[in-house]
Amino acid sequence: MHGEIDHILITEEQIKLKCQEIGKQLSEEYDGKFPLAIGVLKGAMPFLSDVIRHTDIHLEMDFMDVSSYGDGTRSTGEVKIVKDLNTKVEGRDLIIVEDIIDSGLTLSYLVDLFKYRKARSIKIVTLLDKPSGRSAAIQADIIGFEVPDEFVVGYGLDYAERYRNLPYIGVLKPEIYSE
Ligand SMILES: O=P(O)(O)OC[C@H]1O[C@H](OP(=O)(O)OP(=O)(O)O)[C@H](O)[C@@H]1O
Ligand code: HPA
Repeated sequence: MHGEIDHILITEEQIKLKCQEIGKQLSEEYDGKFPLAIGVLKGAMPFLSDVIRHTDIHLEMDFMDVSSYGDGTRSTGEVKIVKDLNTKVEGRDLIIVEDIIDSGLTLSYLVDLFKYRKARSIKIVTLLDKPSGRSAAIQADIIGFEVPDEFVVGYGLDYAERYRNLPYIGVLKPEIYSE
């Protein structure tokens, strides 16, 4: 699998340090509160699990599974809820945890949904931001790293469901994307 990577953009060590930093920041911002951290499956799973272990606050966790990329490298434009939350968000302070904001369609859909469901506050935390891909006006409150206009994989991010288990963020060799 590692042989299919063209180059690494963000190393395992850089991710580890960033998770510590973000966990500390969330602990300060939510001190004395009981936020609901929402992991957006499947991609955000490793990031959420690493960040929360660097927090020192009480928080609740839930997951929403949404999908819009299928097996390709471009958003279909249609955000499908594969699994909804089990928790009511009305009156809650939400921390939406994402692996990447690219077109912004997934997050703008979720933010609208959670506003409609009367969340008290909504904070967006994303490991990666790809501003060049944006078609919906959405911005994260906390961003780990900005990435260039390339389809990235690893640490939760997939291409056709593969590579989520890489410990770093990288770009595949061009021949893999076209296979
Ligand atoms: O800003 P956008 O263009 O909407 O892209 C971001 C979303 O795309 C990916 O999810 P995907 O739909 O591929 O599902 P997955 O997390 O299960 O891979 C990623 O995990 C984000 O949720
Ligand atoms: O660059 C990306 N890689 C993997 N999944 C994604 N979903 C949106 N953008 C990306």
